[in-house]
Amino acid sequence: MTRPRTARIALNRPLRRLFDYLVPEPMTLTPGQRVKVPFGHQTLTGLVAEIGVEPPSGINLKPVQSALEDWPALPESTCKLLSWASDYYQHPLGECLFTALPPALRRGRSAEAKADQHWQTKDSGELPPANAHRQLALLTAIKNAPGITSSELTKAGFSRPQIRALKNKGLITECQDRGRTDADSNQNSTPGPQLSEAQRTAAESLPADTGRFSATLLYGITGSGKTELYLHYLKTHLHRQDQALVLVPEINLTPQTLARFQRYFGQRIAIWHSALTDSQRLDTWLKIRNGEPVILIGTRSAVLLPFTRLRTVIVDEEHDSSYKQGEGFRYSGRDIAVYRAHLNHCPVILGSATPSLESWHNAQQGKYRLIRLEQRAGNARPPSMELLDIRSRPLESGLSRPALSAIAEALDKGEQALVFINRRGFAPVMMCFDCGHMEECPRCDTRLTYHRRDRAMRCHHCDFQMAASHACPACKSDNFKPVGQGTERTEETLAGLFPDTPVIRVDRDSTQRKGSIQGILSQVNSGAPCILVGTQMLAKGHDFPNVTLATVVNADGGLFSVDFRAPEQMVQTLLQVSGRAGRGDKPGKVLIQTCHSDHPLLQALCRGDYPTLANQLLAERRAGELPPFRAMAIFRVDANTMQESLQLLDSIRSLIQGPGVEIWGPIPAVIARKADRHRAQLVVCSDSRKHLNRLLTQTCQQLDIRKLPASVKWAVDVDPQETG
Ligand SMILES: Nc1ncnc2c1ncn2[C@@H]1O[C@H](COP(=O)(O)OP(=O)(O)OP(=O)(O)O)[C@@H](O)[C@H]1O
Ligand SMILES: [Zn+2]
Repeated sequence: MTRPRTARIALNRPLRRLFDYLVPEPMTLTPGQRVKVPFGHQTLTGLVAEIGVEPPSGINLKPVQSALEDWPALPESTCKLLSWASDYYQHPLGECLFTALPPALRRGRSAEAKADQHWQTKDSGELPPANAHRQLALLTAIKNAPGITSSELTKAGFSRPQIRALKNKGLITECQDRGRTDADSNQNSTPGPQLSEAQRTAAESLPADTGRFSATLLYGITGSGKTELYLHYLKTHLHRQDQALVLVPEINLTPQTLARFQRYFGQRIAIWHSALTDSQRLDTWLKIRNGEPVILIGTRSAVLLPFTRLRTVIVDEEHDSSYKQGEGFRYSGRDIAVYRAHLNHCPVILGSATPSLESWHNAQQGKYRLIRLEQRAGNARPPSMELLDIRSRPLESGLSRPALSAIAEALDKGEQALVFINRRGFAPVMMCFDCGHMEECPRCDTRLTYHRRDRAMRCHHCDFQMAASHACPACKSDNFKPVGQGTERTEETLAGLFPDTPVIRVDRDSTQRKGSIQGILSQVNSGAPCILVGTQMLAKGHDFPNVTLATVVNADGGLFSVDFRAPEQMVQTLLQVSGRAGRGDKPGKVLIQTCHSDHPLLQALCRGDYPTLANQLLAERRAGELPPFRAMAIFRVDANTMQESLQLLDSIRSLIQGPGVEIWGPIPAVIARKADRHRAQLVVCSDSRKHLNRLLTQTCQQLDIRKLPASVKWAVDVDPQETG
């Protein structure tokens, strides 16, 4: 008797298991293929994980209903990558695999119908009969507009079967875009500037062999021309048929960078980020899956896409915390990029002016090759940096006299000034100066932020908001006032002090509307004097040649935080902010306001010497036995009561306890109540990543078979970025 043909299917469900089905004759399946399967009373889209497995005996397997394509949506290397990631991050394989599909394909849509194909005519094939008017009209339409898309044609009244008929007759063929074919897709590129001597030396040290794995950390100070180097690298080493991936933290914030890539590579550039429409995503996904020679510029999740000819991976601003997904499948895009390059036998280049301590450590250990680029490109020089101690100085909305006169001076010279403040809104607290009452979020253990523009009190941790009141809600006194600084308040103060200069606020609130960031950036790029006031958003990769002054309103946030990564993040942010000053021909200046001007970290920061800082911070991590010297994971639980959360963590603790691990907690999270959920955590550390991984796998399996109340939610976060 022949063995029944079976397949093990992954479903997009938070379940740490796969499901076995019969494969009916004459269906044949390969791993990575999309199928429809019955599941309970539903029909679900699944992905074939394995075939020919021995099904458990005594169980009546249901048959696979149908295959959605006859080719695997996920090629082998992508499946391998995701099953590695599933194991490493302890996230269910099904959900991991499905993140590599565009939303339309996750829902079981057809991979072909929705793809926007471009068409051109061929001078061959059998002409439609003279009475096939529609087909003839279609043929003319395509002849007149080579590169026209299927959706444009259907909008014009033609049908997809008509298009298919012409294709089958060999009268039309698919092309890349607007009549462009592979051959000329690279032609409309313009050369960039000549590489500087320092850039050339760096370029020569980059891996020349794109057919072999290597990991390089490109430490290049701000404005050193790393982007130019990536462009040069791809131009020199990427073959015409190759695919490349360039990961960036946020695409919308740096349209200039994207424009530079497009100027160099024209049609070869494709983009990937969360704001694309479903059909744009499907379109790009198909290009990648079909092995078209794209250079994909994308955010975090781009690293999971089904590349088939990947030959170079670049991770720009590799230190950026947005590479780590904070919920669900909590992966690090940067770390997966390195593993992906390893699987695909190609180089990965991690670039930053402020590398993560993990990458810096790997470079120190010789795991990554280190390339240093320590001169600014063009005529630019590194900015001068100065600490301004603001203890017992009079402040105007947080800004000291010397800072204000430096701003005035820059504007007088026709230059631009930037003011960094890491809080949006008007003020972080509303307080009654009679009774001391402070307005708190009813759902979180936090204070409400006052947003003056729309007279609202908002919680920055949940979606709670209410109208701001003029009087204290507790004692009715009208001595109820905003305390502390946010971007809105600083904007308002500066607008009052410099009435003739535009003050431009850049934060999540001011850039919410689509396209508003583009408007802001083009105003700054016009070069006319202005003051930019903003949050982290201002620190990210912008190239504003006329900004000569950067002022940091308060640098002290990261000095005394409970999160062990806070000092690293503070140093990175401050150096990145500083890096926006003096990128053009004029010298730049940075003023950092602090109450701790004698703090060694801030003093080292002022010397602008990141390698020394990184080494110091690493020494502290080593002494504290913290990552990257040990592997770390955090179990996070939230429930309706703190007691439930702590109870579950206690039992996780007893599951995982044993030799080779150190456990801290359980303890309530820094914000113990968020959106009415009570949150606590348990930190697990080990010298051996393998050992930790094994323990986590066992623990997760045990937790899965427990009957937990539905209101108690747990998750494990491997290599956590936030530990508060
Ligand atoms: N060889 C060169 N000659 C002249 N100008 C250059 C050269 N290389 C780069 N530049 C210019 O220098 C500026 C900074 O370059 P780029 O944005 O690539 O720096 P970066 O290292 O990526 O900066 P950051 O890390 O601060 O974002 C840009 O305006 C770029 O056009
Ligand atoms: Zn809240």
